[in-house]
Amino acid sequence: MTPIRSREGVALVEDAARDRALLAFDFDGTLAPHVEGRRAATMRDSTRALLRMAGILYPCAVFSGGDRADVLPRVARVPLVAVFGNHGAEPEEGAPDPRISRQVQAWAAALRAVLDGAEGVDVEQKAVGISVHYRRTLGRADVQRRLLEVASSLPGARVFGGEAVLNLAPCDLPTKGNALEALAARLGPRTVVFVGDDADEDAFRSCAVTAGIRLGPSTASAARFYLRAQSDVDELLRALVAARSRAACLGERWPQRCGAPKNGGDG
Ligand SMILES: O=P(O)(O)OC[C@H]1O[C@H](O[C@H]2O[C@H](CO)[C@@H](O)[C@H](O)[C@H]2O)[C@H](O)[C@@H](O)[C@@H]1O
Repeated sequence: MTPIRSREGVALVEDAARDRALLAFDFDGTLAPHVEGRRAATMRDSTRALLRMAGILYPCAVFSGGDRADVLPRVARVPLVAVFGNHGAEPEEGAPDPRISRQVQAWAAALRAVLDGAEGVDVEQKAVGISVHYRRTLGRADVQRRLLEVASSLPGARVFGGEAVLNLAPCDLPTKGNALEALAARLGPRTVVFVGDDADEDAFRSCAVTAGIRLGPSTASAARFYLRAQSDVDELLRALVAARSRAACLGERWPQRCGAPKNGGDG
């Protein structure tokens, strides 16, 4: 994996700025720093301002693991071409299939039963999936083992982890990678940049993605680049915005507005 602050990383940003590029972002842990109480997750003001500028200059989309209804107010007033919830599994419009809702209900009951009141564990039941957060529990390893054992036996569940979280999604519904492919097929970008974290390998592996940028390096990741820390997402956004502004200046759309006029005229 290559740091985004490298010659190749700079070249990726410059290429994306000159191309028909789609920028796609994971939300929790990527655009917004992780916080203990999941309801408090929010972007820094600087990230929001930069994402707004990026959304004006490029088609941008957000792929959240949470409910779409939960993430929408968190990205309010950011011009986005699409917002996906539940790791790509939630439909962009309309209510989820009631059979899925019943299945999720049954999974939640099975998981709560095995947890048996374990302190600090939060079972987040979502529109089309579940996230069990165990960041605040003392016996993390034991909770993780018990959860994984039950979750893997649940019918129809795709089980995947993140940092101190176990996620369940219906296995026949789209993943972030599938949702990204469908969006790319709709918009026809030539370059797709996906910025995500350790729970986003299916998106990094997607055939739609030209370059994945992961939060933190990992030898097991399909992402080509990495950011050192969540706070570096601002620097990446700033570079994308600056490169696009330069590319627009140098291109055909606004040539007369760029730089000092060579002949001393008023351009
Ligand atoms: O795909 P993402 O947008 O990264 O969503 C992954 C999960 O994010 C949320 O949980 C995580 O973020 C919380 C806020 O920082 C944090 O408290 C929790 O420990 C993290 O696991 C969200 O609540 C889940 O529904 C998402 O699946």
